[in-house]
Amino acid sequence: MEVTLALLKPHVVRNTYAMQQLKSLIGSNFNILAAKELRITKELSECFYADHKDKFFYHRLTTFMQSGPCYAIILQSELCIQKWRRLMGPTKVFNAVYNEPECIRALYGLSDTRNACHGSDSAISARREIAMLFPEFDIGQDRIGAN
Ligand SMILES: Nc1ncnc2c1ncn2[C@@H]1O[C@H](COP(=O)(O)OP(=O)(O)OP(=O)(O)O)[C@@H](O)[C@H]1O
Repeated sequence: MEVTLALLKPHVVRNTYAMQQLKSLIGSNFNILAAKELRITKELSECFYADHKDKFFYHRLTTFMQSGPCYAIILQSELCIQKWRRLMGPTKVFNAVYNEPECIRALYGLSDTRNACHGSDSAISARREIAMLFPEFDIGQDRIGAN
């Protein structure tokens, strides 16, 4: 079965109601292989979002991710990557609210940067991101699934 890295962003972690709802949604859709609250340091944030280094929102994004604890989860299910990204909805909150009002980003996103959550976009990204946030987790080849 496939695995992915889901990350709930700082403003969501501060929202007790959102956390309750999301933990319940996640628990009913995925196996949870590991979960923890963690502080994303400047170095980790810059490494995690290295692909966006040249984007206008890079500084805003990496600063926001350091603004409080995040909640990281390793999810497992069939077609996990796609399934979690579908639950998250569109990157841009305006688009999410108008086109997918039930998705996580529509419900809990505040802006394009503070869009509630993150999900790996491929098996390669999932492996890289899990290694970064869960260095203690032994991600076997068999768990990754083909992509
Ligand atoms: N136009 C934008 N303005 C501000 N922030 C943005 C913008 N586009 C993306 N971001 C931020 O950068 C993150 C990574 O952008 P990306 O394009 O990879 O989105 P995504 O694949 O939908 O989301 P993620 O990678 O976080 O799961 C987004 O989740 C969001 O926080």
